[in-house]
Amino acid sequence: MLEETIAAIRPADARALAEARSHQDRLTKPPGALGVLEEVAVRLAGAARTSPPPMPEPAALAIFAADHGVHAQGVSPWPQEVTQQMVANFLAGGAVANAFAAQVGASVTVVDVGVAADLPPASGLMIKKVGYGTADLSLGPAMTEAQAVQALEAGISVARTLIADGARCLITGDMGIANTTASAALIAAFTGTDAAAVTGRGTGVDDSTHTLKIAVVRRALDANAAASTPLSTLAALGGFEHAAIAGFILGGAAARVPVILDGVIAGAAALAAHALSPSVADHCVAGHRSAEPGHAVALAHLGLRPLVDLELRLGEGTGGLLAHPLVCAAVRVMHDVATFDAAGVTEKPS
Ligand SMILES: Cc1cc2ncn([C@H]3O[C@H](COP(=O)(O)O)[C@@H](O)[C@H]3O)c2cc1C
Ligand SMILES: O=C(O)c1cccnc1
Repeated sequence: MLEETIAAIRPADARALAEARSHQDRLTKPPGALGVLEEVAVRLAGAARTSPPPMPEPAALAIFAADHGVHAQGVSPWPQEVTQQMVANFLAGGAVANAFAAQVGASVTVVDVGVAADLPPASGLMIKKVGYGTADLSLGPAMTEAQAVQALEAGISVARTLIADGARCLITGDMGIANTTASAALIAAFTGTDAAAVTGRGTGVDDSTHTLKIAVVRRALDANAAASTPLSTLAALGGFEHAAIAGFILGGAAARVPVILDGVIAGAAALAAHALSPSVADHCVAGHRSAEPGHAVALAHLGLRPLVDLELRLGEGTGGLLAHPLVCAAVRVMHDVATFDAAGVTEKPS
């Protein structure tokens, strides 16, 4: 399934990009007046291979949940059980992601790819467990390559299911206590950046824990220095949710359904997806830039410009959800706004 998905991903279509750019310039506004929104609409046209691109709605958020062996190193102030407790909260509709999803009209699906407990079946929960938490990445590989493939394929199958159910925009979400440590390790490895520059405070660690966290990321990079392929790097340093989110992004791109990326966890996962299939970036929109320092590094490597910066540092898909109305507005311009010709508005003399 992974190989077939990667084979189906195509880079942006040059003709659709050119058509979308010239359409933007014929609309009743000064050329470029919609700034970054024009780039978003053009980008989605290239990815969809048609201009104007289809409206990116309805949107579906998938929150991939998993636990992390590296939690044992003391990198997060929160107990590991918070992962499963937050899954219950998502399913009950009580998290910030639920409030934002309701605000923008997105569906919410929670996917257990590796929570360290057996979760009771519930509506809105998909169980695609690869393990009960990863191994400690500061001591060796977090998972085997076979587990990484299983998690990637779990993400692909969630993308396929949501698209088959009608989603025309996918939004990434995550839940996993200690996953900002794995994110920092992935970003350092995939971008060749020093651990100190990409390791942040996650849920809000103090100075001494932040220093420890940087040392743990360094140890993880040393312990896994043998990982040299995209898959082995993802397996060595990632969490099950990172691998599943990477698969979810690949699955959206293969189906030409745009993917709005959330924060630093999504950014780290997107680096893995991009290493497996570089064209995948043409299908992604960076919803926001989070306060985690590694996020900007990941987005720069992917060539993606974040739509908003609200200093969010939550995850769950919250930043991706908030960007969805902006992406819809950008595309709606292409569908609804009159051209100079059609509206009888005089163009600027050239
Ligand atoms: C109550 C609560 C709700 C959350 N929702 C998302 N996260 C976020 O924080 C975690 C990563 O931060 P760290 O690496 O510092 O543990 C992830 O689970 C992420 O989704 C939460 C964290 C907590 C505590
Ligand atoms: O920026 C993020 O995406 C983030 C920050 C802290 C915890 N979880 C996610």
